[in-house]
Amino acid sequence: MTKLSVNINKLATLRNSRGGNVPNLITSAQDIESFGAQGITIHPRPDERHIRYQDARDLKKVVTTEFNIEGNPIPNFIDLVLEVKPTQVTLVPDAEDAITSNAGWDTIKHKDFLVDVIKTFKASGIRTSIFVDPNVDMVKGAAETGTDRIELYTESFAHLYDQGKKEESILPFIDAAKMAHELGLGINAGHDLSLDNIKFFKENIPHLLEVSIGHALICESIYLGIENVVNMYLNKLK
Ligand SMILES: CC(=O)[C@@H](O)[C@H](O)COP(=O)(O)O
Ligand SMILES: NCC(=O)COP(=O)(O)O
Repeated sequence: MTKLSVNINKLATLRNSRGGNVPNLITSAQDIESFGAQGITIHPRPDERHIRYQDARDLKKVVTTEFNIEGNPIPNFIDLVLEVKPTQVTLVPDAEDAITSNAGWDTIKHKDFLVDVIKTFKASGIRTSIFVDPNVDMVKGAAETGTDRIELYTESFAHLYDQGKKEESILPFIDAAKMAHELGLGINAGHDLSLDNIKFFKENIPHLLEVSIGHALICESIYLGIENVVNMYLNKLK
């Protein structure tokens, strides 16, 4: 079974747009868990445009499933994660001004840095994951950092799948996933996964432990309702 971790960044975007506390992230996360999601993901960015650092602290008190915090390990982020102690930290090399995550780590170039950061988080009992493109060399580099898992950056898959190029979309991910498994790494995936593409991805990627889905899931929920949508994903991930 592949776990569904719901990324609630977009709920925070909506909340922040009015300055109040609607929707309430705490009750939303609790509801999403009660609908069957097996995890909650947040990605606080340095400008706190959606998730605020305080949200991470508040959510930690109520999330009873797997809590995943994603982000670029700048000093403030490292301190936050060590304080909050989520189940998992996912390291993402995102530039501050990027609209969203737009690349995986170069795990060869940044190996020494990643080794240090991974060691710090693991010493605190936090599971680690490194966001990577579907590239076997980057997967091998990730294994050398000591990380527990990788998260495959699925934007290229989603884009090609959308254009009807199914085989082209999935082949690099199959190779990357096989390599990761051979090297003993757990496999997560995320970015632009949706109700349209998730079943094909899941069926083709062996040993997929977890997907984190936010943007599409919240957009789909506008039409279909979030409880319904969470259950639609769970059915496709069986
Ligand atoms: C790591 C990743 O793939 C992102 O999808 C991310 O967590 C979403 O971030 P935004 O909501 O800021 O686009
Ligand atoms: N790690 C990916 C994530 O949390 C959600 O990405 P998206 O579904 O918002 O593109």
